[in-house]
Parts: sequence; C-alpha cells; structure tokens
Amino acid sequence: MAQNDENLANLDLNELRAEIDEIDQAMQALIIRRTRVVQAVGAFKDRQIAQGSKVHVPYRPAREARIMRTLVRRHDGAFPKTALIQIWRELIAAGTRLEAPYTVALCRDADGQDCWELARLNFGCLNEIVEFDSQLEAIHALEDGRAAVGVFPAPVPGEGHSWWPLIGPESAVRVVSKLPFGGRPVGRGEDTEGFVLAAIELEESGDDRTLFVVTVDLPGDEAALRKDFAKACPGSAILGVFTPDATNHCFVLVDVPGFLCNQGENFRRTLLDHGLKCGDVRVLGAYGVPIPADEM
Ligand SMILES: O=C(O)C(=O)C[C@]1(C(=O)O)C=C[C@@H](O)C=C1
Repeated sequence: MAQNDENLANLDLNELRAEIDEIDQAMQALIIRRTRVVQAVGAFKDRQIAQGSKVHVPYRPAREARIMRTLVRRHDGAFPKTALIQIWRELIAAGTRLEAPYTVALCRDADGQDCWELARLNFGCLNEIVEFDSQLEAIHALEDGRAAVGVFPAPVPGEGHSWWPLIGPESAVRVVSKLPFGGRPVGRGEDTEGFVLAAIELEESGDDRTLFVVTVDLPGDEAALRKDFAKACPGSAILGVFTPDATNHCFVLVDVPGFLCNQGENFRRTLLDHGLKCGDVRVLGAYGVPIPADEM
C-alpha cells in the first residue's frame, strides 16, 4: 500500500521493503510501457525513411535536451539530479537501440584525450563504441554510415590539430550536442567536455548555440580577432583557429548564442558591418545548451 512520508517512520524493515517492491513493480511496468511507445516511434521513423527521408539515425538530441531539462525542472527530494539524468540516459539509449542499433565512433585528440566515459554515459551500456586511429577515419565512418554518432573532445583554443577543419562543406556530418549535458561523473573523465557529431538534421531545443566556421583574412594577431568577434557578436566564443599551409586566410570556429542555422548570411553581414574581413560562413552545427551546474 502506498504510504505517506509521515507513516514511513512507523514501518518495520519488512514493511519498508514491501513498499520498495511495490514501487519497483510500478516503475518497471512504466518502463515496459515506455518501450512499446519508443518502438512505435521507431516504426514511424521507418515509414518516413521508406518515404524518402535521408535521416536514418534515430537519435534526436534536441528532443532529448527538452526531456532532460523537464526532468531537472520538476525534480524534488533527495535523489541526485545527476543520477536521475543517468537513469534516463540508459532508458533513452536502450530505447533508441531498439529503433535501430547503432555504433558510437571515438577518437583521441592530439593530446591523447578521449571521450570514452562521456560516450558510455550518454549512449548507454549496450551501444558498441568503436575507437578509430585517426579523427579523419572517425569522421569518414560517420559520413558513410559505419557509425551513427561520434563523440569528439571539445576544441581547446590554441590546440594544434583539431577535428573540426576535417569536416568539409559538402559533408552531412554536423555537431548536434554538447556533453556532458546535465551533471558530471565523479572521477575519471569528470573534466572532459565533448561534442556529439552525427549526419542528422539540426533541430531547436529551446535553448541552443550555433557553431559557425568563418573564413577570414589572416589577422595580425589572434587576440585582435577575438576582440573583433566579441564586439560583433556578444556572447560568442572562438573555439579554434585553423590556418591552412601557404594561404592568406584562416578558418575560425565560433560558438554563437541562439539557434541560427538558417542565418549564416545574416551572421556574415554582421561580421562585415563590424569590419571583419570574412568570406564564407558555414554552419558546423548547433547544440542544446547543457544544464548549468548550479541547476543540477
Ligand atoms: O522522440 C523520439 O524521436 C524518440 O525516438 C524517442 C526518444 C526517447 O526515448 O524518448 C529516443 C531517442 C531520441 O533521441 C529521442 C527520444
């Protein structure tokens, strides 16, 4: 029998355990029911694919971001929100696998940093994680469908080689999420941040940031470039600058507040208006803003 909190203190151990058994049974029945609904979602997506949809990966990070934010917002009581999110990570990852099994691609960065913990925690205990020898190979695996998602270390300003310049303008691969999304694990991997890459459509989650790759004339110094971008676009951050050999231009990876995937041209004009000598502006991706640590 469901007990009020006040009554719990009057129960003996057997009665308390009977209460837990009842709750576990109710939760399991709901997991069974949720799974049937997820399978129906999978069947719906299969029909969309049969009708010509190009997206074959069931993963929908914007929807997941909305689910996680709602969980955290309505939570109450002593159970930690980070662990609550982790329960749903397993639920969602295992369910997505039922829609279509998928492989997670990983690659270490030039400093040997990898995102294994991030990948395991986000994509669950059942999905295969394949480690590639080079970042280019991992990106190719995403492009040709050998892997559905990839987790790559978030670029660090000033690092020598990053993966993002390897994604060409014709590639269907995009940055679609930032990890960890809510809460951090304790211990190994607790400081690692990563981006999820996948060949899927970009969708709004209600609180998003957009990644642009901007081609600019080689600046006198990088500090001036950062200042110019900050002035042109408040709240933006330069995550990386890549200068191809023997050229007089560089590519700048800039992280901008808002879901601006159809506004590359507007963004370019804003930069030009602020005196930045920029050429092409292309969208590398967009991601739901992770839940801030002080809300967890
Ligand atoms: O909503 C969907 O599109 C689903 O496939 C369901 C679901 C979920 O388990 O809630 C699973 C995978 C997606 O990444 C997002 C959500």
